[in-house]
Amino acid sequence: MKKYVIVVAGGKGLRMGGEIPKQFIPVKGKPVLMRTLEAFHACDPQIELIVVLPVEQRSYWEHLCAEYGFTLPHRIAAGGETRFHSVKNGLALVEEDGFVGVHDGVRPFVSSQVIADCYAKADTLQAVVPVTDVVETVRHLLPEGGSETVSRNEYKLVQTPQVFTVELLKRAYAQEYKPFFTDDASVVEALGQPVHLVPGNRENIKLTTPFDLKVAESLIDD
Ligand SMILES: Nc1ccn([C@@H]2O[C@H](COP(=O)(O)OP(=O)(O)OP(=O)(O)O)[C@@H](O)[C@H]2O)c(=O)n1
Ligand SMILES: C[C@](O)(CO)[C@H](O)COP(=O)(O)O
Repeated sequence: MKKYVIVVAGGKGLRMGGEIPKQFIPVKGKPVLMRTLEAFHACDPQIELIVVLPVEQRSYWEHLCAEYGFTLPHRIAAGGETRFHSVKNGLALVEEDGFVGVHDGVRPFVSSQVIADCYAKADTLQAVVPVTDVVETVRHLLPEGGSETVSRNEYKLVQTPQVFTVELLKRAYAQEYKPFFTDDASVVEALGQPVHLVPGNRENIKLTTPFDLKVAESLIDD
């Protein structure tokens, strides 16, 4: 069966700050987005790569590919106003039935095992999401003020790639945008479809703030 991944890199990286969006920042000498695409290709060269980029940075990306000699084949879709709209634009390039993963361009440390596991399980489960345990105590902020400890065993931290059958994800993204659609699972769930959790890998962090870039540098062996 055909496999696609939509790698969303259409954001502005406001929490990271800096002159260029975080997906283009070099980590140990190579832009984050290239590392992310290589992780999928290394796991399975048959996965078709679709990259969503801000319209205004498309030529910059082409310049980076030439500069770094990056030759992995990929198609490009235009970034949208929110992550939801970016995924939707990427999904428009998915023509065949099969499986489609959606992955944050700023999660370069996803393991091959997690990628393979998510696609393999989507065959029977249709909607698969990698998660990790919460390792700190969690407090819930009460509407009337104050806060309370909640049972961390009842929560998981959600990663990507989130993998679905093409048919299901296209049906989900035909819905109108809602602000609580913070990932693809929440969009699929709004159809009333169950989502299945599989173990993620703890290194698969989303590079969000300058601190994460320091962690990223330390995760790459010289
Ligand atoms: N309109 C958007 C917003 C986000 N993303 C992508 O979704 C992923 C996760 O989003 P996030 O970490 O929030 O990235 P940004 O939106 O770029 O960051 P910020 O919220 O700090 O501006 C990133 O790879 C980002 O490029 C996207 O493709 N299109
Ligand atoms: C999709 C995601 O990475 C799952 O943890 C996350 O929801 C993206 O959140 P953001 O609001 O785009 O940072």
